[in-house]
Amino acid sequence: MRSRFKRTCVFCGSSQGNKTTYRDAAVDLAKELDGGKVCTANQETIVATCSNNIQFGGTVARGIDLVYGGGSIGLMGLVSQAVYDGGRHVIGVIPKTLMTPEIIGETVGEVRPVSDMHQRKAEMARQSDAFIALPGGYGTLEELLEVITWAQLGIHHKPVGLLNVDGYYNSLLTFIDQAVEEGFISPSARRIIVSAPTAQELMDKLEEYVPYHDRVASGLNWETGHLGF
Ligand SMILES: C/C(=C\CNc1ncnc2c1ncn2[C@@H]1O[C@H](COP(=O)(O)O)[C@@H](O)[C@H]1O)CO
Repeated sequence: MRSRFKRTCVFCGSSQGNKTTYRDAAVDLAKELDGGKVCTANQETIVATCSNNIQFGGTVARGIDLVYGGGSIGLMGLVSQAVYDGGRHVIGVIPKTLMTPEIIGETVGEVRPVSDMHQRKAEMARQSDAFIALPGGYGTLEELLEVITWAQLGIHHKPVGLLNVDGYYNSLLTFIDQAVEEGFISPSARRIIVSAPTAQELMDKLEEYVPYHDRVASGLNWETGHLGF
């Protein structure tokens, strides 16, 4: 199976959270992106295998590269290191102000410096074919809600996934369902968020996602040339 995504953007905590399940989920997601196997040796062989999208070890090589917020702190560091170790390309998009090892640690792969947090989100969105949020805090929520809002407005048509590790996002999903019941989110826009408890289920759902199209939003003409959508 060839993935329809070349690159996926992962939003996640700059902290690791208090449970090992969050750390495990970050590594599982990385394995799912790079091909189900994190390689520690004989990297050239495995990279070649991943690039050709050949099945090995009973898993499917999706061969998806990573875009993320850069650095090695928290879940961001775990997911980026594991994707990098799996032989996939990693792009870290970092505001110049945060680009010191004292703040974000070391970054694996390619670093794309940007001038501010707004440019960072635009660049992460431009470079990616899909978005996934792992558990995280304010930063993760802000990034997640922005790409959902952009999908609702027809600015992009890329899938947005929520990796609901150990029910971490249950209360957010309940709140969103309440917003639907109260008439603030339309039932069709509710479908923009694709959620699943495991990386494999989430990736399978994202591969099948049919883009949301709102009648009003479809007629809007966004000047998104700078976003490359
Ligand atoms: C300056 C401080 C910490 C540095 N923190 C960050 N480094 C890199 N990227 C960050 C940082 N904080 C937020 N981000 C972006 O938001 C997401 C993580 O935020 P969260 O609040 O931890 O969920 C992540 O996807 C990044 O793109 C001082 O504390």
